[in-house]
Amino acid sequence: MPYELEKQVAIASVIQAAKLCVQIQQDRLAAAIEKPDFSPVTIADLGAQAIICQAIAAAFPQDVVVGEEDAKLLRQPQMSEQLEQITAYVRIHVSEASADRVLDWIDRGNGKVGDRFWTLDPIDGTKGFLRGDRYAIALALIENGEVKLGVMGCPTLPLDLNQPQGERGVLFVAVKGQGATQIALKTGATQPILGARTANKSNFRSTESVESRHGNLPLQRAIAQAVGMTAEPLSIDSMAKYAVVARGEAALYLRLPWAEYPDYRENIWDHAAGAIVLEEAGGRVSDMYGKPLEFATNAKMLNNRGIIASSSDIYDAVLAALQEKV
Ligand SMILES: Nc1ncnc2c1ncn2[C@@H]1O[C@H](COP(=O)(O)O)[C@@H](O)[C@H]1OP(=O)(O)O
Ligand SMILES: [Mg+2]
Ligand SMILES: [Mg+2]
Ligand SMILES: [Mg+2]
Repeated sequence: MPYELEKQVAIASVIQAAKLCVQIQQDRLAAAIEKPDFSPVTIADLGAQAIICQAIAAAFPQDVVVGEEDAKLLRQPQMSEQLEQITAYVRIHVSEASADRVLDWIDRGNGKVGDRFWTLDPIDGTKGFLRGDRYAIALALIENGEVKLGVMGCPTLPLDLNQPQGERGVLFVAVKGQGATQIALKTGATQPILGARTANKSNFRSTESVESRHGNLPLQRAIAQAVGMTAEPLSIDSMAKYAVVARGEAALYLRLPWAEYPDYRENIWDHAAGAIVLEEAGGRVSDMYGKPLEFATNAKMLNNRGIIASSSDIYDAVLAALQEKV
């Protein structure tokens, strides 16, 4: 099967990164470090990026990674304690880890988009991670402008949202043309997911960010209502929203920009893995004007605004409702 080795490397490294995040959370070391743009990062984000970049470098030495994080902050002397902590957690999974190597692995994620590259969000939804809620470790392979493989680890997401107290910890895997699957992190139990072809009565609701600054919630809700959704939206952090639509637990994920931030552009690592999981599960993804998402032009999706991700059967109605309001 095409992309088999890439898939195995991606799955193995995302599982290791997920374990690192869970461990850091259990050890109560998940604390926010402020980045220059005032957004939070933690030792888990940095450790997860180190593990995944190391695995890609070992298996595919030529491959470029376009990742969210870099090691600039961590190279400063006042961060030596955090660097030591990260190195110790990474060493649990990669025996040859040292502080210098960890810094270099993290900085392997500073590549530029090209004909073939990976894009990585080591923790998508860092604010959710800090709250003890949902987050995702998201890795995708892009070739010739197309997402070929997406792996998304969601350590705190229930296997089934209808059983919120049930087993948690899921990995979503999709390969172009080969479908999407869900793997239970605890047992390895695997099942195909195809829940995004048609909406139904029980999932006729939208899913949205917990953080109200991350999307124009009033406009998103107005569109959901315009297509007939009356149920309360499901609030979930991170790209897990794509997975929830893919599983058929919600039918719509809108991410619409605030008019106050006309220059805001989405990052490719926040969408590539989620988009292929949803499409391979039968769903549709585009920007708010119906344009395909551009993953290979730049790390920021300069030519796209907003996101529509939905079950296939309601996509046209959502797009039409949006064009009426914007
Ligand atoms: N001001 C912002 N507007 C939109 N998205 C943001 C903003 N700040 C951070 N994000 C990113 O939004 C995503 C989380 O969105 P949500 O709230 O829907 O879970 C993350 O990718 C987060 O980055 P990060 O990867 O650093 O967590
Ligand atoms: Mg971030
Ligand atoms: Mg993100
Ligand atoms: Mg992130």
